[in-house]
Order: sequence, then C-alpha cells, then structure tokens
Amino acid sequence: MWRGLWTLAAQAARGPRRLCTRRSSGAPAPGSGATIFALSSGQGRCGIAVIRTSGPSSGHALRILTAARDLPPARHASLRLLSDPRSGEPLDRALVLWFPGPRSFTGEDCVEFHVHGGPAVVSGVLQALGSVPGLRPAEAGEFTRRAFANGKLNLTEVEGLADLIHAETEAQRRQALRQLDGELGHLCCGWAETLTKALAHVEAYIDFGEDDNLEEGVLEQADVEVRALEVALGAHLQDARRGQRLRSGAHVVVTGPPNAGKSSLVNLLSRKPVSIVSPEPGTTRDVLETPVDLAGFPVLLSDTAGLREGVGPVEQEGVRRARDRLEQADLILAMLDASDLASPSSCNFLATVVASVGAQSPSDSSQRLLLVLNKSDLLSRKGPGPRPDLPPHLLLSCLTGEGLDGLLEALRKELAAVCGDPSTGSPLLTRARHQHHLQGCLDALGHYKQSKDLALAAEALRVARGHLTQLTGGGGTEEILDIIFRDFCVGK
Ligand SMILES: Nc1nc2c(ncn2[C@@H]2O[C@H](COP(=O)(O)OP(=O)(O)OP(=O)(O)O)[C@@H](O)[C@H]2O)c(=O)[nH]1
Ligand SMILES: [K+]
Ligand SMILES: [Mg+2]
Repeated sequence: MWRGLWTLAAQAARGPRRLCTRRSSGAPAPGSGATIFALSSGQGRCGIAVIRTSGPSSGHALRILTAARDLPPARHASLRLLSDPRSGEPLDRALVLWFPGPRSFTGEDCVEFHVHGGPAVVSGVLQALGSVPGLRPAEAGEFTRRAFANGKLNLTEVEGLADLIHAETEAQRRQALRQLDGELGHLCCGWAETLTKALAHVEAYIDFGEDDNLEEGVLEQADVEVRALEVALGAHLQDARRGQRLRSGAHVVVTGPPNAGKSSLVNLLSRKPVSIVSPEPGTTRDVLETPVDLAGFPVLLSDTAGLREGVGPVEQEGVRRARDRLEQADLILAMLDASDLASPSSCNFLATVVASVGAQSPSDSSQRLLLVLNKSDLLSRKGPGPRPDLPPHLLLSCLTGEGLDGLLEALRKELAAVCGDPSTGSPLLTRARHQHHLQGCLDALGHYKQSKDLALAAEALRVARGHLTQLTGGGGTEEILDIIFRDFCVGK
C-alpha cells in the first residue's frame, strides 16, 4: 500500500495526506472465502456460551438454523429457536446477533449465537453449523486474522488483543488495552507520515532541483523533520525493555548468605511452599523460579543458594548457579539476617554484592537492589538498631510478617521503575519485534544523515519508513503473522 505513494514531487506540494491506513488488501487470510465457525467462549459447562461465524454464508446459516426467511435486525439481540436443519430437532432457545459486514469484528458477515452453555447444546449447535454447506470449523486465531486481513486491526493491535486475552496481572491488562486501542500503532503511523513528507521533499528536490517554482529550503525542511524523529525514536528505545518485562515478567532474584531467610521470603511472597525452609545453612541448592503477581506486576521470582565459599562441590555448584542468575536480575532482593550482621558471610555479602550494585548510578544501572534485613523479631526491642553504616534497607520478619507491607510497597515502586507504568506515559514497546524495527528505523536515519548522494538519502528514508510499516503489519511477512496468530485460541 505504500509503494508508489510518494514518487511524484507534486505530492509534496499537495501536502500530507492520510497515508497510514490499515492493511486492507494485503495477502488474504488463509482459506478466506469459506465461512468459519467456532465456540468463542471458554470450554466447559457455563451459563452462556457464545458461538460465532464469519464469512459470506453467515446469513444463510442463521436463516437455516432459525428456520426463518428473514434475517433479524442488524446488531440487535433477538430470541430465536435454533433447530438442527437435518432433523428439524430443536436445539436451544438462544439469543442471536447478526452483524452484516463490514461493520463487524472481522469485517465480514458475522453471526453470534448466545446459547445455554451445556456441552450437549454447544456440540449440537456446532454440528448443525457444520452441516450447512460452505461452513467449516475455524482454526486458531482465524477470526482475528481475518480482522487483520480486512483492515480492522493493525498488527500491534492484534498483539495487544493477544496480550489482553493472556493478561494475568492488572499492569499487564492496562498495557495490553492501550496497545489494543492502537496507541503504539498510531504513534508509528504518525512517524511514518513524517518520513513520507521528508521523502517527498527529497524526491521533489531530485526531480525539480533546478526549478524556480520549488519552495526554498525543502532539503533543510526534510533534515529538521528527520532530526525531530530521531529524538522521538531514541526516547522510546531508551526504555525499550520495560514493556517487554511487563509482558513476560520482571526477573526478581532473592540472594544473600546462607540461612538469611531467602526461601522463607520466596514462600511468603508467592503464598505457596515453593522452597524448602530449614535451620540448616545450605538448604537451597538449585535455582527455584516461580511466577508471582507482585503488587499488580508480573514477576519471575527466583530463590537461590546462599552465597558462601569453602563448601562441598554440590553446594559450590549451587553458588555458581546463584551468581549466574543474579546477573540476569532486573531487581535484586538482597537479604541478610538482622541478628547476624557481624558474621563474615554477612560482611562479605555487603562488601561485594550490595556494594557493587549500589555503586552504579541509578541512570546507568541496569539492575536495581532492595536490601532487606530479615528476622527483625530477633532484635531486642531496646538494644541498638542494626549497624549505622548500612546502606538504606528495610526491616522484615518472615516469621511474624512484620514489615511485609513496607516491603510490598517498596517492591511496587521498584517494579514500576523496572517495567514502566502502563497507565501513564508513552506506549511501551512490548515485544522484541517492536524494538528491532524502531532500531532499524533509527539506523536508517543515521544513513540518511551521512549520505552525500541524494538518491541514497532517499533510499535510506524509504528503508526507515519500511521498518515502521512492518511494525504495524504493512508488508508483514506471513512467517511473522503465523507466529503472532498462533498465540490465539480457536474462536478468537
Ligand atoms: N526468627 C526468625 N527466623 C526466621 C525468619 N525467617 C526465616 N527464619 C528461619 O531461618 C532459618 C533459615 O530459613 P531459610 O528460609 O531456609 O533460609 P535460606 O536463606 O533460604 O537458607 P539457605 O537456603 O540454606 O541459604 C529457618 O529455620 C527459618 O525458619 C524470621 O523472620 N525470624
Ligand atoms: K536454610
Ligand atoms: Mg533457601
């Protein structure tokens, strides 16, 4: 849809036009033409189940199942008796909705049957639909794929929809909804339009450079537009990983000397007995990873072996794995026994792990750290508090639960910094694919600035814009589409 839109310099004179339309005539969804049907609500016994169809025979199927000559009014719920067209046997009294295309989810003629959710009713209606000529069961994600092929959703919106269906925490839901609303897509479309204008200016200069009628300073104008775009792209790429973390979970690693209470904390935060807790130092050997919802953020929480030297080969391997895992952490929960701060293992831990992460300035540190002093219940009420030379820390007792609320609040703040706040700010890049294309675009803009030759400069702008187009699914390869649509269930 992009090709050939801007080659004429005359277009530059006409000014910008709405270039970023959704994919309307790209490769058709596989097997489109057939009318598909599927159960779109969850499997199993339920109050109401929704079965839907999409395709040209939808209206015909509706008439056959309701034994009616006329279709019900569009987009209104109507109560109808559904019968098996082969035997005439009544199947259910159901609400039916008729959505003539293009004003439907897929853009095609669609029907929704809201039937009673018993398995026999659902399978009866599905079998009845299967007996109508021209209808076949839908494949996974086929409804959404048709919506995409018909220009109802762009690719980032499709990804948002997939994420919304899979969202498990509040923050994930907010982020997915924003993406489904098209925020990222609109942003890319705006950028692509800027590039189209810049390109038109460069092309105009190539074609009519000597022409007196050409506006003065067209090339300078293109340069200004490209520079502004570079700044915007750079800002987005800077927090590129945050949206991905929010989508797939931030890595939080619990570490500390043996017996600090690391496994106790992991069990407390995950509200299940993930790890063995015992008074014996060196209990945890392997890295134990568990997904948890921490203050609305998705987290992969790892319990690790206590860090110490001079132990047997098995525990040593555990310590090696713990250090490996520590390197991958987005957030480190560093834990010490508050009643044992003077021990060599505590001092060593403070001097190495805590000091090295704390030494990074907040802007360049890729890792964040929360220092937690556990077993506060063992500190005498009147006695001196923990050492005064300690870095900022939180007091906690896994035994009594004291300090847990404070820790959760601190975690919420840290995770908001690690994942980004999905309810405010600019839309986040939720997939590596987004980052790849924005970086590609930025690189091409770099080539534009360096090229001495105008034809090469124009080509660089074309490449840059191609990346933005691919991000929203224009010219998307079938391979990428297959991967994305595989995320969907049948009926979506
Ligand atoms: N008094 C008190 N004891 C605690 C607290 N938290 C944990 N413990 C005890 O401390 C001991 C060690 O706890 P774990 O959770 O196994 O400690 P760990 O850091 O995972 O130990 P390793 O895996 O061996 O490195 C156990 O006996 C716990 O019951 C606490 O807040 N107060
Ligand atoms: K232990
Ligand atoms: Mg442990």
